[in-house]
Amino acid sequence: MSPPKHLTGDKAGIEEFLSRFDVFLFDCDGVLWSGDHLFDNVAETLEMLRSKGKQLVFVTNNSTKSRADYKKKFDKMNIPAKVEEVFGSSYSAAVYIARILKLPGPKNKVFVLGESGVEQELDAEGVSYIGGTDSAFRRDIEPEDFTNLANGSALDPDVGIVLSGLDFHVNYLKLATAFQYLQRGAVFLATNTDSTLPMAHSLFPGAGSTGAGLVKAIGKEALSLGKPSQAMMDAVEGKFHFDRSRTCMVGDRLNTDIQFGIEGKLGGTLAVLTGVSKKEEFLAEGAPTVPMAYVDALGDLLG
Ligand SMILES: O=C(O)[C@H](O)[C@H](O)COP(=O)(O)O
Repeated sequence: MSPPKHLTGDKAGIEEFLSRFDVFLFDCDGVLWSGDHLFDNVAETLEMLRSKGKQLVFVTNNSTKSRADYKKKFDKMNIPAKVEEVFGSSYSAAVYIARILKLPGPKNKVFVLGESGVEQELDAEGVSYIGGTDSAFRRDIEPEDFTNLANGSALDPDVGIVLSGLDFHVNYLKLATAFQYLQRGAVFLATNTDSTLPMAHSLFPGAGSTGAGLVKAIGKEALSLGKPSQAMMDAVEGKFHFDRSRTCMVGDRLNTDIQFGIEGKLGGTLAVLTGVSKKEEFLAEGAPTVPMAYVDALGDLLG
């Protein structure tokens, strides 16, 4: 395998690289921004790509926001983007539940570990749910909770799915409730399983970490509907109908974004060094996941 091409400062190399693709799938956290801090020249770079006739799709594993929430964030960041260009893991999970899994009612309700983004996308797909941001779960577990969870009286008999996403309010009561549903045979899904969340130019526990206690307790992994899952790639392709050989995945995390593009047999992958992964990880001898090319920051594509 040829070593990844370092495109920063290589104007001719950038032009040649961009000419290979008609569609760019963009990761968000760690590539466009860190939290509310927009990286340099991101808006100008996206505008340059649009001016070259490239189609942009924003493929994010951050399930705390819905597509509509992301559109508001793009607007706040003065980044021209349409809500139709956003494809998040909360939307991916909701589409999977509603259109692929399609459990027969009424046992197709979802118990959510996650934030508003998941709830909004489940609502949009007409999927009923409990848990999530419901403040009734934001309390300590009490002795009677153990009794009522164990005998099932505190459980909703229509719950057939547990969906685990990045949850900023995870607690023992929510974990115990989700665990009891799983013990009773609920399907175990995750919006994504990222170990860390890039924020404020640092790292914090990600969706995979806030859901790790449940995985440990139940003794099995959830089916993830976020990157690098190819269920997500198939759903994205199904919506945007692109030619995979003329499509490039741009991301900051090797084991989600770049792996997503490679396993999806896209025409190329571009790593960006402003997020989670470091170049040493993919330049090392025998590195398992190697991008086609990389830049220090997305704005470097302006040449
Ligand atoms: O823990 C998470 O959910 C992820 O770190 C985070 O939200 C990833 O978002 P992305 O980089 O896919 O935009």
